[in-house]
Amino acid sequence: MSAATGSDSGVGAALTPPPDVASPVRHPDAPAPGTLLGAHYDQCFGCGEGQLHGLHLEARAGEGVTVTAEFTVRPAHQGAPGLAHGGVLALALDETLGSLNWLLRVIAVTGRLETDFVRPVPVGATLHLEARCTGVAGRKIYGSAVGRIGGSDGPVAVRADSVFIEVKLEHFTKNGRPQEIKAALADPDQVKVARAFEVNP
Ligand SMILES: CCCCCCCCCC(=O)SCCNC(=O)CCNC(=O)[C@H](O)C(C)(C)COP(=O)(O)OP(=O)(O)OC[C@H]1O[C@@H](n2cnc3c(N)ncnc32)[C@H](O)[C@@H]1OP(=O)(O)O
Repeated sequence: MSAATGSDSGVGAALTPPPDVASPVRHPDAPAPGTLLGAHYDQCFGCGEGQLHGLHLEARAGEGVTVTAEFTVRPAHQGAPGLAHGGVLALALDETLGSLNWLLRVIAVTGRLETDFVRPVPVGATLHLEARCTGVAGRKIYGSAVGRIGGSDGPVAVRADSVFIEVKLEHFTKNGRPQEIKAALADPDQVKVARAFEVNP
């Protein structure tokens, strides 16, 4: 059987929310619309300030369960000469979609991310991203995101649909390296610690 149709081809779960999906509920303690969310972990390649060549993506809470984010493509992010690598663009979408979970106050990891690359994104361009949670079904959190060049009304360059799966703290303590877990838990920024590890407060 080919890899495309065999059991190793992924879980095959649809990105379309099931009919019994619930509307996402913004947590009462979610940051107010317009609030800069900051990094959830300083070594995160998507948002961490400690990653020299990371994206340093900055996400802001929006209305409801939505976020906006910006990321400027730097020379370290190239694939083709002068253009952003597709994997880096997928990362920007993943990170923005992942930020939605803080508005739900749920800890979740990406299960599936399907990306459309609509137009090339040059080095120096700023990608303006918007993500919204489209529904929650049990542990599955559905979302969609779009990235535009040059402004929030600029042409669409990338878009994605995702399913994040809610996890418990053990997902990180069992699977992650102890030294990073310990360091992250010891971060004096309690909001950051809560965001990385808090489970269903
Ligand atoms: C912490 C703060 C983060 C802030 C932002 C971060 C942004 C970046 C986010 C990431 O990039 S996270 C890193 C990339 N992702 C991973 O490393 C996840 C690796 N995969 C896993 O650890 C497990 O496969 C996973 C936890 C996702 C699921 O394993 P489980 O054993 O817990 O799931 P289970 O099999 O019990 O399935 C639970 C439900 O999820 C569904 N599901 C599981 N995997 C899925 C998948 N891959 N796609 C779609 N649906 C999936 C599954 O069908 C089922 O649906 P139902 O409840 O309806 O039966």
